[in-house]
Amino acid sequence: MDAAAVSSFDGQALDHVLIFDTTLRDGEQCPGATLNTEEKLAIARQLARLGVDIIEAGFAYASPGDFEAVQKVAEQVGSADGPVICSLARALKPDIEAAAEALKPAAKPRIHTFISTSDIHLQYQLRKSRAEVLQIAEEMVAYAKSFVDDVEFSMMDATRSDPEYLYQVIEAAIRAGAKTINIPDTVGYVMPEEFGQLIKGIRENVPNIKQAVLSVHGHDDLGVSVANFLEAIKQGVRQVEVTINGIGERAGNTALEELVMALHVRRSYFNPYFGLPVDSEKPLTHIKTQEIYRTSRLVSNLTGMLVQPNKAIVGSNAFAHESGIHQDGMLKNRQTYEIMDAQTIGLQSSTLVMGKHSGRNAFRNRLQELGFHLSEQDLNKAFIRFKELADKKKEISDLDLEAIVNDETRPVPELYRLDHVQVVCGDKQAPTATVRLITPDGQELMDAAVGTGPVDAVYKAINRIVDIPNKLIEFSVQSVTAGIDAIGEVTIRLRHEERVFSGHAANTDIIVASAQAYMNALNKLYFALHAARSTPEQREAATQKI
Ligand SMILES: CC(=O)SCCNC(=O)CCNC(=O)[C@H](O)C(C)(C)COP(=O)(O)OP(=O)(O)OC[C@H]1O[C@@H](n2cnc3c(N)ncnc32)[C@H](O)[C@@H]1OP(=O)(O)O
Ligand SMILES: CC(C)C(=O)C(=O)O
Repeated sequence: MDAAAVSSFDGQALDHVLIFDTTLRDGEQCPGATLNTEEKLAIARQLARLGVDIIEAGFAYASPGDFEAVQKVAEQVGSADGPVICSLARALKPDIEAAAEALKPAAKPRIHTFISTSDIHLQYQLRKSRAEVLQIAEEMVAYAKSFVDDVEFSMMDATRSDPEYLYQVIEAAIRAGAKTINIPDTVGYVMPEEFGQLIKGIRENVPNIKQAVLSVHGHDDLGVSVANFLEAIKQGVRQVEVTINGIGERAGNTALEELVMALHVRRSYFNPYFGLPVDSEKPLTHIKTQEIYRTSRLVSNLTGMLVQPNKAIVGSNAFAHESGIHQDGMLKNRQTYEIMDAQTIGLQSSTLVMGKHSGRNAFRNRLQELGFHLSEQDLNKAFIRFKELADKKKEISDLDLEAIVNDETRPVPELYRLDHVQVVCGDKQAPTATVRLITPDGQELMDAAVGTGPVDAVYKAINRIVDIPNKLIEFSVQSVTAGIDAIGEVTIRLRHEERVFSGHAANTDIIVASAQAYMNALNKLYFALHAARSTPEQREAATQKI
């Protein structure tokens, strides 16, 4: 940067916040999240689509794998119109050399070098005096600058460091050429107001601070890192170091999606801190928010770090509503219970989850979406069944709703009765079942079959008697009571052509319950076919068939 540019540059006057993504470096420091080069490349490409300004691709000196990953990201994602590609490096020559080498293919390379400044780190970790660290910082920034123009300098454990000492180190780093000064809350210790005051102090006490972009880096040990960053932004910070889904060392790093969406949703609150009119629509970051959800899924899938359902923005419940009062409000006007549109982060829509807290309006709405238009009377009957089932089952699926409506609006007589079921099985025995069914006119029909397991054998034996093609699409057993003598509740669903029929039964013997549930569903299927036939002869023929 030439002298004129230096004197006019004011890193804190930017009208937007630079997003520095460190998912591939600090995010990967999260236990169990190791990524290989191909995976890192896939994430880096998606980060570029997301619109991050800087990708910290790794710590080149740390291992040959990390070196290769930084190099490949630099080569394949670091084009002139793409993001800045960065490598971390301790304030040591070999680290800086490795970073410089790995970053060579990048159009816009950045070396991010760091050293601790807190007394506890100096005394126990580095075993160096303040004066020594001050000198190392200046020398190593200058050394990094001999390789690349874009050098970032961080003071590890800054928030537990003496501010007066920080001012000196920052000034030295800027003097040596650092373009970005990063203030890490390495151990997630600082509180929002304190962090804001620290930033304010730096701006007021470091003579050449305007020659650099002020940046923050945070960890979520006390769950306040997003709040810390927002406070820092209000005090002039214009780069934030974040990770997707907030993954990272210990309790994780500040989550990109939370920080970006806070700035997006509360733009009018933050605009004045950027010198913008309150009602300005100008985005405060370069992030394409519609790519947020896709990026979150990719990172979760590749790192194996699951996103908790209640996680802000990208958790599976973030746009899901279960309680009746909220669902009713949502149906009347989405904004009654939503501060952002699901589509803003790339989801298709928010969801109304049917469960025990749902009310009639949401129930009716969902049934209508499924194509059922019930009378008030049928709706009320179905709603009572729905609430009973919801007390037992956490979430009611569309198939459950379909089954409830079919049961309540089309009551089914027990056309075929299971009279007897017997199973022989064991570790050296092919599971064999014998069943006897009684038809409505009192006939006894008996058959036997071998299956892959006892339930399969029972179903095959029943199918040999009740010859209606169907496909079992769901089978679930739940124990209703506790202990060895628990009642087992079996719920099944079977499909015949386009229609789904459910069966349900409870018994202390789960094989008997399974057989009864199957008969329950088959009776509904038979009845549906039977009712469709218009003449008594056809009805008779259908009965004969079974
Ligand atoms: C807060 C952060 O997230 S910092 C980044 C943390 N990330 C990582 O550590 C991941 C990658 N790290 C590694 O693979 C290894 O730790 C390596 C390759 C960097 C170093 O490995 P080793 O040489 O075996 O050293 P080791 O990790 O045991 O100890 C760290 C050394 O670096 C020194 N050190 C730590 N930070 C710095 C720094 N910023 N600048 C200079 N030296 C430093 C420590 O004092 C210690 O030195 P010592 O061996 O003289 O006591
Ligand atoms: C290297 C720095 C930025 C860091 O990761 C931290 O202090 O947490």
